[in-house]
Amino acid sequence: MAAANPSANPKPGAPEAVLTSRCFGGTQYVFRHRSETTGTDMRFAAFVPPQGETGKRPVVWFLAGLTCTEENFTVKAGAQRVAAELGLVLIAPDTSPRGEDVPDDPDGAYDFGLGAGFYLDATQPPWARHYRMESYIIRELPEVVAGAVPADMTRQGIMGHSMGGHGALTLALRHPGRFASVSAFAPIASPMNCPWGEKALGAYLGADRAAWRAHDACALIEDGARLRALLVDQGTADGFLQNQLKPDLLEAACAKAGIPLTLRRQEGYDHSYFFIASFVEDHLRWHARALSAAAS
Ligand SMILES: N[C@@H](CCC(=O)N[C@@H](CSC=O)C(=O)NCC(=O)O)C(=O)O
Repeated sequence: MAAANPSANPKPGAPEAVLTSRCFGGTQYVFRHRSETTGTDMRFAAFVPPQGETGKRPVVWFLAGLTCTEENFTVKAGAQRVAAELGLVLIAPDTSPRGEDVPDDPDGAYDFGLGAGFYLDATQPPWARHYRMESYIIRELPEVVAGAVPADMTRQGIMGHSMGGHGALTLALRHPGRFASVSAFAPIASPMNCPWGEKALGAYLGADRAAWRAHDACALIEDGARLRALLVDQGTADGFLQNQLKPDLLEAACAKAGIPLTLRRQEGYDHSYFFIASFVEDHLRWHARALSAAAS
């Protein structure tokens, strides 16, 4: 997407629209702002449906996966048509801090560092200074969003893909009452039990695996966190299914805890945004139902 006004270092809290495009009667924006939380410039995408012209609308967050920015979901998922019909604001944040002074994976690997913030606040050097994606998404960004678009922050849902599915699950479990609806596409069900997660949690949080439990959906559920309901889609032809994603672990944790999980194994679908685009309408309707029932 083209940047319309790329001036450097916007002031904290004052988002600047770098993209404004008419879309299904609403508007697709990309904003840039200075984040005090990450100490960097950050970008996020915001779709405002046509109903946003006359009042605040419920919000659905989409957290993207490894290697992504705010752009992947925005240009590949095809979510705007249904969001326009349902009157939902869509917010897609970036997946990590970025900038010259932000450390990255020493080997330049795609699964850690830039594009791989894992939606937590790192505690270990050198990551702890900038990698604070949980605080950014839970505390700072909602205020920025509320100041920029007609978003009803009393009605929020969250969904995500892969690393972002892990983010949607863990943020909802860790912040009860914040999100009235939760769903995920091919989430990393238990980062403590897969190579992507072991690498990231070990570096961001340190070697003590006890500290990892607070950022692992299955461990959070085992330790008493609850969701009212959960929708998960998982492609059966997903190349990451057995080694990284492990939806069976989530299924077992939810069954034991009595969390109503709708886990749909979608025959022949892979891990790509073609899979997400195929089922995003169902997820948006799932969120719209819950958010219309939630108090405004
Ligand atoms: N480049 C890597 C694979 C990276 C990848 O598949 N990223 C997924 C998310 S994976 C989990 O978080 C993604 O969403 N990519 C962006 C996209 O637009 O498809 C490799 O080569 O294996």
